[in-house]
Amino acid sequence: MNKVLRMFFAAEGAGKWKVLACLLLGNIVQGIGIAGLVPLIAVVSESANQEPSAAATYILDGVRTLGIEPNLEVLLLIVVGGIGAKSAINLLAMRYVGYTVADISTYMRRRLLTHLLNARWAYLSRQSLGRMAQTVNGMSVRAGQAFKLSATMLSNGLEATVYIVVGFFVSWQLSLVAMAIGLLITVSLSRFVKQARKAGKKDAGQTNELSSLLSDAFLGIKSLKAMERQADYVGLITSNISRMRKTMRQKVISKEKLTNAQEPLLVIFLAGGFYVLIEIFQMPIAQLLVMGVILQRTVKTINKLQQQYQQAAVMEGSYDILYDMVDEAAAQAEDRGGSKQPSLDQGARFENVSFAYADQDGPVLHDLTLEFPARKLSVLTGPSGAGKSTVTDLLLGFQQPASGRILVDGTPLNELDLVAWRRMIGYVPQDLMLFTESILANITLLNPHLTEEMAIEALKAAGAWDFVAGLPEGIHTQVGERGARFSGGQRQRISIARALVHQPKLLILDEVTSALDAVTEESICRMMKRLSQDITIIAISHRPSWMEVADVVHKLEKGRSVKDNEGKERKAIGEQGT
Ligand SMILES: Nc1ncnc2c1ncn2[C@@H]1O[C@H](COP(=O)(O)OP(=O)(O)OP(=O)(O)O)[C@@H](O)[C@H]1O
Repeated sequence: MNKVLRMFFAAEGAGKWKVLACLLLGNIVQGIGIAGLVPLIAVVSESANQEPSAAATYILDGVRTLGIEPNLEVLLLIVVGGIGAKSAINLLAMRYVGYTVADISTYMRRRLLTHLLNARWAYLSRQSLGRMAQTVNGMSVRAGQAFKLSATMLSNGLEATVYIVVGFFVSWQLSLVAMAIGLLITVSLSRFVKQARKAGKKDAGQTNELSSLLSDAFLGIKSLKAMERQADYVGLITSNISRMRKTMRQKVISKEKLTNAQEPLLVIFLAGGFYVLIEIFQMPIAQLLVMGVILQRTVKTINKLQQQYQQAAVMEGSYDILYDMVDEAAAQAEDRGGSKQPSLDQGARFENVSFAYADQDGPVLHDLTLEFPARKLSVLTGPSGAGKSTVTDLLLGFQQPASGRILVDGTPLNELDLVAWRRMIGYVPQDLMLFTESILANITLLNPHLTEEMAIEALKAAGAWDFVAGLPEGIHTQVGERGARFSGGQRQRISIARALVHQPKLLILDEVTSALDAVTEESICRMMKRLSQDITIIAISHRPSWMEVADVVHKLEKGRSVKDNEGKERKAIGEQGT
């Protein structure tokens, strides 16, 4: 069975059963309406001086037992009433479909997002932003649409079955011809469904690829515009766009081929069918008149079904991408560590730690031994690419050492409850990022336990309160697209406030003052020094202001710990006498 059709039964909740019940009821009512055509044949046959069929006589007698005289008006009323009621019930079914579509899209979005956010950092950091956004949003919507399509297909499938059953009841020859015609058209045109499936798969893949390229471009739009190199970038993605155009054409053409080939084939096969019914089965013309209606509706419904099947085949590509990503992200679920509750009273220690990234030739860290004493300010310094951010990633539990151990208060990091450990951490990354929200929301992330007063305290501690208080809307000011309303330094200070608001025990700052002037940097350094009486701070920097306030300086070069230039690798415990 087509994956999209399976979607109907895979949907969570009671919605699908309500839809199915309505569809069944609607089609039974329609069946009664269509069955009304059968005695109609008898009435027509009588006027043509022909014997009514056994089935017609049976139904006519049945109607008479209800005390109703089955004249032309009554029979027409049954036909119109049955078909009309089916439409009303169908509308109700489609209402439930609408609810379920919204539920499925929401559910898929949440499910994928949860799996992605809970995946290992090593996996997540390799994913394309555009691809993830497109899949969480666009593909999840398509999953909902797929449900709608599957419900419509089911409805048409039931309708075709009703026609065939009613037709069979009247004349098995008619049903046979209808089924044969439906089958012949379906088989003759099945290659267009295959073409559409192929194009749909390509289209979904290319859309995701383009989303990924576009999100990169929009992130770097300023530098492209500054150098007037947008045209170069358009050239870079032109081949992708051209390939998409080709795929779109294939999609449209295969759809049109199917739709337009169905009509002539229908006429040809119907003519053949009538020929068989008249010449071989000797069906009287009067009977054929009404039978023709059933025959034509049956085959038309089968045609519609095939068109929808083709649409479903196109959708399969998006469906595959969505489910592959859900499965992949679920398989990459992060190990949440051990059960020991973390503390940070003595400090963290790297003991002969070596580490290599999966796609790198050699190790990035070599036999590294480092101490980060509690309630001290440690600075990690060294040239670009030396491995400083990798050290903090290991401490965050984002990566695991190839050899050696990381100890927190003497307990190996992998035995600690990682969730509890990270809740103790405030982290400000190098490539910081504000959300397109208010300053307050950027700091509290709308966590109900974090109040506005706590956010103001954090802003004060981060040296940002003066400029925030001076804004007309203060802490409620919108930061603009990814913080575009503020300078790099202001963004850095808001990010520091975000890291401080939940009162962390360990604060990790990765080059956080790189965009600040010397005066502001010094004031932040002094503030961090003060904070380090209560919080363990690890700052990555090579700026003198940080060296001034540091209790410990660890210098890294090519993944190894070295003495800094003046040979003053400070040992906090020794120097501070603690
Ligand atoms: N996700 C990754 N996958 C593969 N290699 C990586 C990854 N992240 C970093 N590296 C490599 O690891 C080495 C150390 O990188 P790291 O970011 O830790 O250095 P750094 O000292 O923080 O540099 P910088 O000061 O420039 O930020 C570099 O050679 C880098 O190419």
